[in-house]
Amino acid sequence: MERREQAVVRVPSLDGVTRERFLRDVYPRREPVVLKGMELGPCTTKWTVDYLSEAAGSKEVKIHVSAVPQMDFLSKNFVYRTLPFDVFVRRAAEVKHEDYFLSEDEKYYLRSVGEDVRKDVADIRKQFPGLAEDVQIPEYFEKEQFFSSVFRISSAGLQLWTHYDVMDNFLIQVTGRKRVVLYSPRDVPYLYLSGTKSEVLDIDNPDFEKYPLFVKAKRYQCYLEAGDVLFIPAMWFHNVISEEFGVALNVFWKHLPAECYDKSDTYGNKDPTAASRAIQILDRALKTLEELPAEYRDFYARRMVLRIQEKAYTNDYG
Ligand SMILES: O=C(O)CCC(=O)C(=O)O
Ligand SMILES: [Fe+2]
Repeated sequence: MERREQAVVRVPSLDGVTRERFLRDVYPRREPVVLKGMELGPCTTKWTVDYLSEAAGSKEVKIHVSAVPQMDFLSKNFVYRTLPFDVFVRRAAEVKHEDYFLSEDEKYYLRSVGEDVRKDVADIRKQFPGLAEDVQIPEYFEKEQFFSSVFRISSAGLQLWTHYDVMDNFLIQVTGRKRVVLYSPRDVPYLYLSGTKSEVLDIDNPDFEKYPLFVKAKRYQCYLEAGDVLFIPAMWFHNVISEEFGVALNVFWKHLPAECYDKSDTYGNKDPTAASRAIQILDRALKTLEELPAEYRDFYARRMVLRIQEKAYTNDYG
């Protein structure tokens, strides 16, 4: 398969950005930025494997376990298992395991959740109070905007599929290095979505026969080092490879007024309620078009697309 060139854009890095500067110059642009030199508290030096195991103890956590580095939500090549936190951290930090579920070099991924997954959002202050004390979350948004704080702990090599979340996000890389590739919400026509996830799993060597439009997606890329914070605006797609065992913490906050979001969303990935309602109405419209023969359905469908483009597309999000 011939390799086609894809545009790569480096995500800009800014050093020592204050709250004022972030809110004035970065936040309104709605583009990803790596924030360096942020004050994150003692976590960046304290969070060794031994310390984490000791501090969080044997609290049970539900994890993804994958025999291969690239997790695939389509073929479901990973399983969910439960382990005590300290055992999980030790396993995630080692390459070969004596005890394992699938294979001796299986990979692990933790995305922490609330006490009751269906009702509570993840909040490390509640689930990991001992560790939460070590982190100073950059408070670059109002307290009322806070949605959740989520632990992301990953084995070396593990790749998380491309997806979007509906909240604004600070991905705080506490330890370990990772590569993050991002795509703009505007490139959604080229990403072959299934829900909030892209079906193009192998973004470095994509199957262009199957996904011909993927070549048009503009690839934004950065490497996060320990201590870096990546601002991921709502709806920006991201794909993450942990190059080393690493501990990250991400903070989701509401960009829109609170009433715009789905109250039952605990993961930060349910579309705003107005968007879900609009999609439902569109599905009804499509059902209605089925009353017409193909030639007519095609004509009116094209007119509807034009109308959507004319009425709802924006040239500038400003
Ligand atoms: O860094 C990771 O493990 C994934 C980050 C992510 O998906 C997020 O912060 O929303
Ligand atoms: Fe995410």
